[in-house]
Amino acid sequence: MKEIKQVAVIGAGIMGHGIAQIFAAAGFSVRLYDIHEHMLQKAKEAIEASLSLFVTHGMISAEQKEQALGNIRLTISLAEAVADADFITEAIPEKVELKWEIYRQIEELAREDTVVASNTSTIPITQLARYAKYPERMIITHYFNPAYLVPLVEVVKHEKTATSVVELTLETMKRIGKVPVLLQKEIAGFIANRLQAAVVREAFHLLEEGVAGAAQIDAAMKAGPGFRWAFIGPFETLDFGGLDTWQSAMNNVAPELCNATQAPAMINQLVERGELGVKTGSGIYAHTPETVAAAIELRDQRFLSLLHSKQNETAGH
Ligand SMILES: NC(=O)C1=CN([C@@H]2O[C@H](COP(=O)(O)OP(=O)(O)OC[C@H]3O[C@@H](n4cnc5c(N)ncnc54)[C@H](O)[C@@H]3O)[C@@H](O)[C@H]2O)C=CC1
Ligand SMILES: O=C(O)[C@@H](O)C(=O)[C@H](O)[C@@H](O)CO
Repeated sequence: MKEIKQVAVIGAGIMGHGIAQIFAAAGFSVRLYDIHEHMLQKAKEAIEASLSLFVTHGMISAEQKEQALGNIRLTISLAEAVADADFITEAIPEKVELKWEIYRQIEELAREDTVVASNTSTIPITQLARYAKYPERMIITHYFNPAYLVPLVEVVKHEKTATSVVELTLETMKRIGKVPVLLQKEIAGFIANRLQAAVVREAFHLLEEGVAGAAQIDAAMKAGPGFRWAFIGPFETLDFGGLDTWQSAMNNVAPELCNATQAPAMINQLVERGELGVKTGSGIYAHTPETVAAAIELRDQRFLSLLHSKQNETAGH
């Protein structure tokens, strides 16, 4: 199996900076590319802050933090990013046309045996690879936000993905300390985002119906299902709860569930107003740079504690 030494991450935003951090902390040589210089600087600051938190929590040493930072080279040159790359992770916006265009540019600049992995949230790999000159090297590695902490990476192949690429990708995900789950069949939204989208759709329905406010709905999730789901999944939950009870519950509530087939109106209104969440300072909740920084640090501290509890957990157990 080919050894991966040099990786490129395309897109230094919410996800790309975290993916770059993971590879760098695992000892890979990383080229982090973005079309905007200011995003690269923002990414550098976020990576430094996150690695400092890892040092504070004893996850890594101060020397390992410096080694990780030294493994990352920021660039606004796609050629420099991908020319010698063994493995490329694309993390640009969720617009398929943008992704097709960057894959076309990569085909002109990278080796044809370089793995190209997309961090897409929902787009089927067959659609992503539609115009690919080398479809056999294309795969999805779907990380979860924040990528540098959440263990899961969904791996999605298409019928032309080379078996060697699948095997290399799974091995690489384990080398960077992630928990890869390989889908046996591609489907829009894969596993986790289909589950999340069902929950998100119902959460907005409850909000729009005036059943509870956003903070209360978040609290109910965090103190209830979310508390459990960190350690037992939906099927384990049913076995613990009793399938007879769950049969009644599902028959009682299923007819009432929201069956909307598009993004909730509130999301559309917020996006139209440019209120995208922490990216822009306001979204469902109001944020300031100070509250965002504090909230991310608190979130990551709690995730690190959770990660300690989940150490050595593997997919399916
Ligand atoms: N935000 C999230 O919670 C998650 C997002 N994803 C997926 O990851 C991908 C990236 O999402 P985010 O990081 O949230 O987006 P983002 O908007 O935070 O970052 C995207 C970055 O890509 C850069 N960019 C745009 N066009 C580019 C191009 N042609 N070449 C290079 N860089 C370019 C932008 O300057 C920006 O820095 C999307 O496919 C998204 O669906 C996956 C898991 C979680
Ligand atoms: O929750 C996550 O981190 C991922 O499932 C995602 O892809 C994001 O939620 C977002 O892109 C919506 O799909």
